[in-house]
Amino acid sequence: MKPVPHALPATPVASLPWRDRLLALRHRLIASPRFQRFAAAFPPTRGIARRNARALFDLCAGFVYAQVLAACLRLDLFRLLADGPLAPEALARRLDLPPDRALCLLRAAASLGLLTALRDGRFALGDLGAALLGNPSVAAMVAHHAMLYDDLRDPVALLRGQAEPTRLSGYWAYAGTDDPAGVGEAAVAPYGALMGASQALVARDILDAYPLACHARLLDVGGGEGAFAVEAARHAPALAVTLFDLPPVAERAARRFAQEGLSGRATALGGSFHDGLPRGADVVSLVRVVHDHDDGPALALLKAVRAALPPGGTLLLAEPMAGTPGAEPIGDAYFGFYLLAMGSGRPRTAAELSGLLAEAGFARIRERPTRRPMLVRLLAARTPT
Ligand SMILES: CC(C)=CCC/C(C)=C/CC/C(C)=C/C=C/C(C)=C/C=C/C=C(C)/C=C/C=C(C)/C=C/C=C(C)/C=C/CC(C)(C)O
Ligand SMILES: C[S@@+](CC[C@H](N)C(=O)[O-])C[C@H]1O[C@@H](n2cnc3c(N)ncnc32)[C@H](O)[C@@H]1O
Repeated sequence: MKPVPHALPATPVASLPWRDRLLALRHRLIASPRFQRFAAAFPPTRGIARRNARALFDLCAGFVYAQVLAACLRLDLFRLLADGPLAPEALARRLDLPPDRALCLLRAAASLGLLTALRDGRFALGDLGAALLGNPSVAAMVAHHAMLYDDLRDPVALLRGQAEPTRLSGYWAYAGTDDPAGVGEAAVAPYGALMGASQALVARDILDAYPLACHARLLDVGGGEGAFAVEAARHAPALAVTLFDLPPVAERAARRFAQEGLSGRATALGGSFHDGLPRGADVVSLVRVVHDHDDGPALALLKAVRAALPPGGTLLLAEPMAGTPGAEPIGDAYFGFYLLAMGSGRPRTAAELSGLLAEAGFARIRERPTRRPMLVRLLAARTPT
């Protein structure tokens, strides 16, 4: 491994524009070990210095925290504690771990807010562990991160495009092929189940932000196994729903519609949106679809949606976005690197997506605020009348 350079940059500050000069001076000060020691002891700066040191440590250790969570979920620890606190010895037996190792996990989980260490030595759920009990799809997400860990082992190789083929490009079969329409049943089953489970996290938030009752027919493009379509049909009892996805995914959605007793109102069509989209809907949804695609195919998809809609028709574009205030690392770091590992697409800001929508011929592009913008944001746009 190459040694990490630690000398400060030698560019003379005086040669920089004044804003850059101020920034350079600030950064030289912060980078100085003498200043760091001083700031950590000086009462007015001590708090900032400690917060920065902690933030930096958390960045170094984030992968360990994530693995503590992965271990808790794999061992089903939160469900074990759902009925009340337990002593570490009892937990060690139920987790099938040596007592000292169990205690290591319990203390780690408590330090992260997943559990609470009680004064009498027992452990209870923490607020974060309790919240996870109500979001079982997060466990599936964390489990599938094993692939992302492998793909991120050498992040620079990934950035340089030297790490292919990645595990995620194999997992998301449509991302790793030039012929998505030819993707088979076995290839779509794993991601279909994962998306189906996690769609519950976002479907209600989208429908609360944009109730569909004023529309007659929804076309959910790239709708997966139909979780959003089912929720939309329940939400708006007069709405007819068509789901469009790759043929084996659409077959799985059709089975889901039948199970839900929706076969009369919801249909699933198989095909690739690169070959055009069915007409007849007055509203089209793209839920967690556009960010999967590079700019060229994403623009082509939006143009295909525009062509499929009548004048005055509505497009709903819903996905996590880059630059979301308060959730910047989720869009820019997590989804940025996730999609890099997947080998296709990128997270876009609301402004970038609005630009693509305008280029595809949409008008009246507006954001509809959602309840949890870190998970999904929503842009609504209209075809010109
Ligand atoms: C009760 C008293 C007295 C006080 C309570 C105090 C209080 C208000 C506490 C709050 C409790 C509460 C309501 C908590 C709620 C927590 C929630 C809703 C947490 C939700 C967490 C969601 C998570 C962690 C979601 C993770 C999602 C992930 C990792 C998604 C990954 C998505 C991927 C990989 C998508 C891939 C698709 C592709 C390929 C990019 O297209
Ligand atoms: C990330 S998933 C999102 C699924 C669902 N909308 C959700 O939010 O859970 C992307 C979906 O787009 C579908 N898809 C990808 N390429 C496609 C194509 N060329 N034609 C039709 N569907 C496609 C995938 O099969 C998958 O179901």
